Amino acid sequence: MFILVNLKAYPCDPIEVATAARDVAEDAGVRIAVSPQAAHLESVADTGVETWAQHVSPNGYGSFTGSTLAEAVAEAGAEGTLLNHSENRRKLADIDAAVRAAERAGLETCVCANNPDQIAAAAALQPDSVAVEPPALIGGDVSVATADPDIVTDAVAAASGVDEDVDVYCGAGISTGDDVTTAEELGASGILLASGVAKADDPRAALEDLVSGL
Ligand SMILES: O=C[C@H](O)COP(=O)(O)O
Repeated sequence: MFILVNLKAYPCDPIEVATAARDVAEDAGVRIAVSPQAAHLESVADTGVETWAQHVSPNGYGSFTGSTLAEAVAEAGAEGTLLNHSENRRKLADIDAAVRAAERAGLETCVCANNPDQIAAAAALQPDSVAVEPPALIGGDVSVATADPDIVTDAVAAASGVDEDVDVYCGAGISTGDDVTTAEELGASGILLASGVAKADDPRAALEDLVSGL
């Protein structure tokens, strides 16, 4: 299982989370990545943890003020990027172009989607992975794997019906090792989570719990 920790715009210490994630990944032998604010990519990557951007723009080099250039993200040390997160929705054409921009920059891609139908559309763009997240459960206390297990199994089926090479992650409300193993049993190959770590009093302990059943 891949654990991708999105720090969103939470007021946590990105370096504290990054160093904890690096250490827990090494100790447990589990792949863990941290996705900080764009301004923190380089300092997070310098800790040695696998680092992801929260978004990249569809454009390449040029007159695109305010964009988040995939090449710049890669130069800062990111190895992958989220796209179309529920809190940063984009048009299909722009998601497609952003996947291509990320590929050109050598970034791994994960396209987020609300439901299995959108997962199928996202998989058709041939990212490395897709992540299903029901918006109503994001930031809550109940894991998607418990509250809506069918959305995970249906997303796995939808993605494999389009492209078997696209990995399927799930997210929303995941905070414990039990949540992670339940998601794995439902067919997810990764977890996208945020508040369970970014808002935890002890991010290291939260990460240790998340990987405890793997
Ligand atoms: O990117 C992460 C997801 O939106 C899930 O957030 P959450 O773990 O706070 O529910």
